[in-house]
Amino acid sequence: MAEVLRAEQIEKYYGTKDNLKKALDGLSFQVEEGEFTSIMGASGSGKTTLLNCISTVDCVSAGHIYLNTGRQGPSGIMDITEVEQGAQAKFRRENLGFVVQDFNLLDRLTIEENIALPLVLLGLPAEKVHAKSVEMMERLGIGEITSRFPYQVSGGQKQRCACARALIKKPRILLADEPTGALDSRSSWQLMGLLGELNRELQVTILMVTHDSYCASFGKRVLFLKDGRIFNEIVRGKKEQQEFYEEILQVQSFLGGDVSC
Ligand SMILES: Nc1ncnc2c1ncn2[C@@H]1O[C@H](COP(=O)(O)OP(=O)(O)OP(=O)(O)O)[C@@H](O)[C@H]1O
Repeated sequence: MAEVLRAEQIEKYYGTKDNLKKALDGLSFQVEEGEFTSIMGASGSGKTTLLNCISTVDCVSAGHIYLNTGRQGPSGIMDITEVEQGAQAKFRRENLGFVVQDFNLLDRLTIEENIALPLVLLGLPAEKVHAKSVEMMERLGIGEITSRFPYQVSGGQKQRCACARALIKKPRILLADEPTGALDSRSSWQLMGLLGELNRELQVTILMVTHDSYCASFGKRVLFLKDGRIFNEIVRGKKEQQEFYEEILQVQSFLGGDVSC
């Protein structure tokens, strides 16, 4: 398997000299193509900071994060920490997909228009945009609600729309930050089932921050953060989901903090 993402000794400090907070403390890990990795840890352990550094929303204080863009030539492996400020939006558009807790859909656009937006921004012709959007909406089970507006659909459908929008341009990695945070339990399990399916069937590489152990058990690996470091890492391997879930709970009991079950 090819490596998609590699973080090497990343550090992140906030604040000033007299009041310095180390949010990431020499963190290193890699994500292989087709992996579904969850990041867990108590509040303040550095999960959001890590995702922000990967997505160029924030910058590291030290260390490097490499992304294998899948392209040939000099832009094949990019050091995310060195993408110039003016080039960050383009970098994100071309390489990353995002799913966040509050969906981030545009209220004035229909479900189909929201999903099509990344392709429109990439300048694809209208017929191609439509065909790809329809295919993606069918795949994600929202083919019936294409012409509705976000306020006319359920939370679960909104999050499916956000997933479709994130995946339509085939990002190298899907970054999900608490994707089930605003959903009820049933919609959460449905969304996680969908992400698991997309990972298995379309080999979508997923890096997801979650507080929820059961959500994490849908993935293949969990990294546990504590005080900005990797405290533990467990892999599902051939285990049943229930067994993996119990293993996650067990690690959490060592971690303490406010990680929910
Ligand atoms: N902009 C900032 N300025 C100062 N300190 C910050 C800033 N952002 C985060 N921190 C601190 O860095 C540490 C890591 O925060 P981070 O938000 O990454 O944790 P988290 O694991 O995502 O927490 P949560 O689960 O509550 O979202 C915390 O101690 C936090 O207070």
